[in-house]
Amino acid sequence: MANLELTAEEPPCAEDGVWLSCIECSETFAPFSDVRYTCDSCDGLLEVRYADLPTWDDFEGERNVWRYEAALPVDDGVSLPEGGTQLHDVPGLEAEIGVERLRVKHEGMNPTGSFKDRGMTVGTRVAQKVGVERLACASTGNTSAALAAYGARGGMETLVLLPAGKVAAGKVAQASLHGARILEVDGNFDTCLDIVQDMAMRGEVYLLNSLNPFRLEGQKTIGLEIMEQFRDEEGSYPDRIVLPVGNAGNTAALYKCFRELVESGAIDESEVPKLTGVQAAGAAPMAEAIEHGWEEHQRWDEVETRATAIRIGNPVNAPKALPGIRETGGTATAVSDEKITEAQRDLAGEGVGVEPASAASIAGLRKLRAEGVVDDDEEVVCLTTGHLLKDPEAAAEAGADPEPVPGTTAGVLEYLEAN
Ligand SMILES: Cc1ncc(COP(=O)(O)O)c(C=O)c1O
Ligand SMILES: N[C@@H](CCOP(=O)(O)O)C(=O)O
Repeated sequence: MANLELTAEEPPCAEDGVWLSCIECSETFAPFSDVRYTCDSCDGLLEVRYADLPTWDDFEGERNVWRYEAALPVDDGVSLPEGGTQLHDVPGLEAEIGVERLRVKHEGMNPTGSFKDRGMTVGTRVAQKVGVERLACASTGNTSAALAAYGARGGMETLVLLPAGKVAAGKVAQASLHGARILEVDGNFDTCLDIVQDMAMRGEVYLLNSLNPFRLEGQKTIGLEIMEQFRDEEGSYPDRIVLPVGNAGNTAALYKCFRELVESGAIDESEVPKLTGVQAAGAAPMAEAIEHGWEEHQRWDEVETRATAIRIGNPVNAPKALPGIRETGGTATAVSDEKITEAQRDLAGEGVGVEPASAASIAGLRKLRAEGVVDDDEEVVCLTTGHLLKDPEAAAEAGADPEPVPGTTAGVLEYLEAN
């Protein structure tokens, strides 16, 4: 089992009170004087650790990622800016699903339309700090769009590896226009990640997938925002956060956020929301591991879902995310593409436009509430991770078809009368 205990003496390798620690063997590393993504000794995942953890009074300024600079490894970022996303009320869904309170944190409102921007603002700054020139990622689309935009903003070269034919049009267009070099790989996302990880280990590129522990620090701010928004508005915290899971970076980042808040005394252990992951049924290794009580997930070589953003069979952050789900008392489940589309329509019906993967959170909550896993007295936040326009084809399929009418007022009125 991974060692996710935060209390440790500051090691001699720390720089400005920041260091990297292996979650498996606890070996520590200097954060910025060398480039590494995993532990030299055991290949375990790395986490950023701090000598001082901030509490609520340490956060200041506008509500965006950099309000939480005291909880981040660098003082500023390559910024567009990002974060400060809306927490929507969705009264129709709240009543229909039957929970005490349901709010939707819409991460699709970030500059490139997904939560990845929160990680990239930190990750690209660290890349500049360690002095690398070429940024790269494997992607189901959103990471590539964010990497391309933040690379462009930071004046850096970007390279993205995409599974050929499996990335939504809006995301490819973003990566292309922001100037990334796009390589379409004959294989799925997991193959792309294997390749780009190998290239990064050879020093060819700087990897900005969520294997990069600095990127996840930026994504931690989703949790900080939710907790602070609830604290300010309600004087309490949500019981549960439901989120779509692909490579499991967000689940890992949220868990780290909560552990740090507990460690700093900002919240009590009993106030940590239950982390609840939702996967598409055709790509559900995390849900499978939780369902069977396995300590580790098993890689799925064949994956398929209309929610292409989460078409992932080997979530690299599972060693961080599975303990997060278990330790917070949460769970994970899988939902069909039909249920995802239904939830996408329902959210759109309340004015919240999301891409298919994002709607998995609502579909998962609906399923877990119907099964009695989620109680009717719970206050729940569903994370919607990407904007509707990311995947215009899926949106058009989920919505109603346009109706051809004659080009006159009389003709339009006549048509409306008859239909
Ligand atoms: C829109 C969207 N939602 C959810 C996810 C899953 O997030 P994670 O990989 O952090 O689990 C991704 C990417 O993986 C995504 O692009
Ligand atoms: N959905 C992701 C998949 C890659 O995840 P990452 O968080 O490891 O970059 C994407 O948008 O590419």
